[in-house]
Amino acid sequence: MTDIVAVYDVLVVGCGPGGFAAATQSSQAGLHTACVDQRASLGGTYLVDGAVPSKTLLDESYFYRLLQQRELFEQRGVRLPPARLNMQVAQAALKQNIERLGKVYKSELSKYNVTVYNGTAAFKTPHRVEIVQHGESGLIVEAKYIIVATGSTIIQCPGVAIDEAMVVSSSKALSLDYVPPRFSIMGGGTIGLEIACIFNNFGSRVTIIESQSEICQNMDAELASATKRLLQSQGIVFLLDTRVQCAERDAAAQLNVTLLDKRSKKNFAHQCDVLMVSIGRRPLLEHLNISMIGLSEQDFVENVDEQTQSLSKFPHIKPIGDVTLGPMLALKAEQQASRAIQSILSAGSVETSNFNFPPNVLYCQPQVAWVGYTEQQLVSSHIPYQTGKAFFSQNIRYNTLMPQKDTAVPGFIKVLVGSRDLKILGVHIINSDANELLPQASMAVSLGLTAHDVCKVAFPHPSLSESFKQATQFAMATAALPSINVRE
Ligand SMILES: Cc1cc2nc3c(=O)[nH]c(=O)nc-3n(C[C@H](O)[C@H](O)[C@H](O)COP(=O)(O)OP(=O)(O)OC[C@H]3O[C@@H](n4cnc5c(N)ncnc54)[C@H](O)[C@@H]3O)c2cc1C
Repeated sequence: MTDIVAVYDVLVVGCGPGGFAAATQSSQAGLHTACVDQRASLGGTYLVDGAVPSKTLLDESYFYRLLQQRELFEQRGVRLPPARLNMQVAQAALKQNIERLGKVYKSELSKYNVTVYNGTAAFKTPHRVEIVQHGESGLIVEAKYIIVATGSTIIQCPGVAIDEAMVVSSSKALSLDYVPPRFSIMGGGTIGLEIACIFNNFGSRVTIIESQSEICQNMDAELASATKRLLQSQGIVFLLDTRVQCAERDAAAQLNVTLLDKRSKKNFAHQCDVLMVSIGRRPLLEHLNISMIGLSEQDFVENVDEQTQSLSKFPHIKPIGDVTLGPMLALKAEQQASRAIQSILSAGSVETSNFNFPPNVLYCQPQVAWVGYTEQQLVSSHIPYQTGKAFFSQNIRYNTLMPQKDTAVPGFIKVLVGSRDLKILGVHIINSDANELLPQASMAVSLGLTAHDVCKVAFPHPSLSESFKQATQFAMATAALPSINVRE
C-alpha cells in the first residue's frame, strides 16, 4: 500500500456547500482539516452545474423576455431597441462567474488553513482514504473523522439514454450555448420547471412531460395548479399523466420521443430537438468504495444519527448534504455540516435545528415559494386549520412596481393557521420577490409563532411583506367563524 502522506483530525470528501461549510468550520474550531474534491473547480453541484448557473440563466432569460415586451416600457415612457441574444456570450460570462466563485471558495479554504486535494477519494480502511488523480494510484490520507459530502447525481430513465447531445442532463442543459427551437423536459419538478423557464424565456418551444397528474408533487395543490397556469400563460406546454417510453434520433437529426398517455393507455409520438431528463437525483457514492469498509448505500439512507450526523456502524464517518435522506437543498447540506462539526467538538449529540420544513423557492417569474404544511398534508394528518389569503394586487408597494405582462395568475400569499392554537403552519406565495418574502414565514413556521405573534410585529410600509401580515389577519378572522375554511 502507498505510504500515508498526511494525518488530519477531519477529512472532508466533496467541496460543495456542505463540504465547504464543514471544512471551514472545522478548521476555524482548531481542527487540522483537509478537503478533497474530484472536480477541478470547487463549489460542487451547487456552484458548477446547479443553483448558481440555473439562477444566473433564469435572471438573464427573464430580462431578455422582459426586453421583448417593449410596449410595457413604452407605456412608462422608455423606448428600447429590439433585444438580441448571443447565447455563446451568455455562457462565457456564466463560466467566468463560476470560475471566479470557485476561486473564492479556494481562497477562503486557504485563509482557514484547510489543505485542498484535487482527486477522487475512495475508502481503504474506515480511517484511511486514497486520493486518486487522473486514474493514477494516489495518496493515502488518514483522518480521525471523515465527513462525506459527495452530493448527488441524476436518476437515469431506462430506454432514454442520456448522450448529452440530444438527450441531456440538467448539467448539460445549463451549459448549452445555443437555444434549441423545441426543448422538451421529462419531469415537472422544480429543476425541470426552472430550466423550462430559462429556455422558454430565451425563445424555445418548451414542453414538460410529467407522468403524474400534477407538477411539483411536494407543493400545495392550489399553488401547483396556479404555477402550472402561470407557466402555461407564458407559453410552456404541459403533457401530464404522460410517460416517456423511449427516444430515438432520426436521419433528420430530430428526436422522436414515444409517449404513453396514461389515461387512454395509448402511445403517441412527440418530436423535439433536445430532451432533458429531470426525474430526480440520487446520492452519489459510487467512487467512494464504501463496500471496501463493509458499508452499503442503504447505511447512508437508514443508519445516520440525526443528532450527530454519524453512521451507526462507524460513528467517525459523518454523511451530510445530498448524500443523506431528505430534501436535496444547499441549506440542508450547510446545516448538517454545522451539526457534524459541533458533534465532533462536543464529542456527542448537539441541539438539532428544525429541518422538517425547509423553505422552498421555484425561481420562475413571478417566483413561487413555500414553507411548512400544504393543505393536503394538513387534511391527511387530520390537523384542523384555517386559511387567510391576500392578493398582491391590493398591496400598495406592489402597485408602485413595474407591471408584468404575462401574469395570468394574480400573485397571492396564503397563510395556513392551526385552528386550535393559531400557530402558523404553512405559507404559500406567488410573487416576483417571493424568495425575499419567505424568510419571515419560515421563521414563523420553524419557531412555532402564532398568528397573534405575527400581528404584533410592525411591518414597513409600503412593503410587499405587509401582505403576509394581512393574510395572517384574514386567517385569524376566520377563527371567529369556525365553519368557514376549517377542515378537520
Ligand atoms: C439544476 C439545479 C438547481 C438547484 N437549485 C438549488 C437551489 O436553488 N437551492 C438549493 O438549495 N439547492 C439547489 N440545488 C441543489 C443543490 O445544488 C444541492 O442540494 C447541493 O449542491 C448539495 O450540496 P452537497 O455539498 O451535498 O453536494 P454537492 O454540491 O453535489 O458537492 C459534492 C461534491 O463532491 C464531489 N465528489 C463526489 N464524490 C467524490 C469523491 N469520491 N471524491 C472526491 N470528490 C467527490 C463532487 O464532484 C462535488 O463537487 C439545485 C441542484 C440542481 C441540479
